[in-house]
Amino acid sequence: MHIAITGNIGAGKTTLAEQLAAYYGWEVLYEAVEGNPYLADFYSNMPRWSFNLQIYFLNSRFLQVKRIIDIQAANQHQTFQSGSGGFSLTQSGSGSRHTVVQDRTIYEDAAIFARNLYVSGDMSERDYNTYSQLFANMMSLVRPPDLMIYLRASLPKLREQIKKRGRLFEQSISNEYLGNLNQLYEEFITSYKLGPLLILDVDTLDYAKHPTDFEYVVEQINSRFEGKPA
Ligand SMILES: Nc1ncnc2c1ncn2[C@@H]1O[C@H](COP(=O)(O)OP(=O)(O)OP(=O)(O)O)[C@@H](O)[C@H]1O
Repeated sequence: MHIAITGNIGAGKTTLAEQLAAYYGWEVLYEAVEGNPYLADFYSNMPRWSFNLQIYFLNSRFLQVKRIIDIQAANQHQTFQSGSGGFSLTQSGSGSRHTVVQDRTIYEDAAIFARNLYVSGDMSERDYNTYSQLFANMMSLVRPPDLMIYLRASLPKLREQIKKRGRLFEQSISNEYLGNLNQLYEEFITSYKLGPLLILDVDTLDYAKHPTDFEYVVEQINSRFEGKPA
């Protein structure tokens, strides 16, 4: 199974992915931040580094796509062998099939980040076309997640979390950049029809601090899988 978490910079994807992984016993597929050779340069000069960074992220996300394909193939093989089929979402350890939770999806790289850079003039048309063609080729192998979880956050909330996290290179992110991304996220979610979607308002939910908020998230996730063959 493949669960994906989508949302703007600082929305809290990594935290939620880790909490869910600990609760359900899932594997987390992280975004490549540590050791990313372009990210800091990108934030100080977007036109110069936009293409390099997008290719870097696209490639790292494609590695995740391949990992997900391998896991799904292994799960299918197991289903075939056991003859029972299906999967049930239970607490850590009792589900025998492998589930991954992905911290941001390949869709967002193209539909939100690369698109925003092109529209705002920080990526040239020829670079954007090359990027889009590469993305389209990769898409033939991409399967949508079994559940997409969107973390919706207001600009002040995102700013607060970016500040709290304290990554130096992210402190220069402008409100305009964050706001444009938020608008594209809303468009992306409004038109998302590839599978089940769960929207969480992280302005009001604090699953890291309040166990009852985390319980609410778990209930919401479990309810999306009710009726699935066990
Ligand atoms: N395709 C992309 N183009 C530009 N920047 C990207 C892209 N993908 C990720 N990033 C940036 O890389 C960094 C990723 O950091 P991280 O994995 O902590 O995620 P985040 O978006 O801040 O999420 P969260 O706080 O919700 O966990 C952020 O600065 C993020 O915006």
